[in-house]
Amino acid sequence: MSSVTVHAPATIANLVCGFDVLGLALNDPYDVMKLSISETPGIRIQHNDVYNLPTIPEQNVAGVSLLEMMQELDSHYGFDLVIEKHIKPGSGLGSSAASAAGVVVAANHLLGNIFSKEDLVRFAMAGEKLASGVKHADNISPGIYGGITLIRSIFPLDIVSLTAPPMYVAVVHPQIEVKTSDAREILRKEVLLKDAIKQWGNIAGLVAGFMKNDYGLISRSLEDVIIEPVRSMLIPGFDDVKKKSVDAGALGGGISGSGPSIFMLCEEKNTALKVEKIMKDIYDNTGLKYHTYVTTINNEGIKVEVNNH
Ligand SMILES: Nc1ncnc2c1ncn2[C@@H]1O[C@H](COP(=O)(O)OP(=O)(O)OP(=O)(O)O)[C@@H](O)[C@H]1O
Ligand SMILES: N[C@@H](CCO)C(=O)O
Repeated sequence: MSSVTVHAPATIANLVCGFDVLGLALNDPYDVMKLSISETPGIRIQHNDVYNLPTIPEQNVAGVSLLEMMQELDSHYGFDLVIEKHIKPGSGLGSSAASAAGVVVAANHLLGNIFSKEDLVRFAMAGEKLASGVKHADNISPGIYGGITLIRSIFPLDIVSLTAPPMYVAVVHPQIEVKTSDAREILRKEVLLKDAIKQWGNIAGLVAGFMKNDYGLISRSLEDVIIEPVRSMLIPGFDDVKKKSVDAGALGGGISGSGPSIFMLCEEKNTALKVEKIMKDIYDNTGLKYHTYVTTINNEGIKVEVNNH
């Protein structure tokens, strides 16, 4: 039986102004998944973690993504999957996307890389639909392509890999659960033209800032006038973290995905460490449990290791 082990990274969707269209992959944390291919048909899932997630394939985002891929295979293979989750579900750090993207990358490897990266995103979006009610690719794509990606369109898929200057990312994950489906439900369905103009100026500015290695432009563009004012109300300490981090020299930041995690981009490691301290001080005062990370952008994406038996 052949098997591979993948490291599926956490991802930050939206990158403040780019709701559903921008995302980046992180070096830490990541899930570890072992996938084996066998001649016994069906998908068998085991979770070696504390999150009590469903193991029935149709109820697990990894199972659903793999089933989507299997519909396009002629042969009737079976798969055994063991998931060791380190990215807490409902964290805003792309926990569901790590499972959805990780499993299709692993399966593709075992099948001889017959599918393109774009195909893999298409399969993994079925997992995101299960988790959040809609197909979105802003967490999945950076996992599969690595680095920072722009989803110009979902139907049809048009994914653009962006380059960016080196940056450090400070993240705080307050231990409250915000389900993506709930965080989408509370959003207004219509946008004022004046807000839309500000928002698309910022998205264009952020993409240009990444591509031109222009930290000043990145910093000025990290502003969200549409989603953040609504969702930030679900996150205790949000305004304080953001203001004090920017005062300490962070380029800017905001809600990671649909929250509750908050991230800050920094040019220097020292600044990211200062921001982490600010995050800790603020959450120590709230009495909430939390976890922090200081990490960098993962340009490689999901890492595949072949297991030798
Ligand atoms: N393998 C899996 N990994 C993670 N979540 C799963 C998995 N299978 C099913 N789920 C369900 O998906 C939901 C978690 O997805 P959700 O999108 O809310 O969180 P997230 O991925 O951490 O957040 P975000 O997408 O904002 O970064 C939970 O309801 C969880 O039970
Ligand atoms: N773009 C999605 C990401 C969720 O992980 C949202 O913000 O709802």
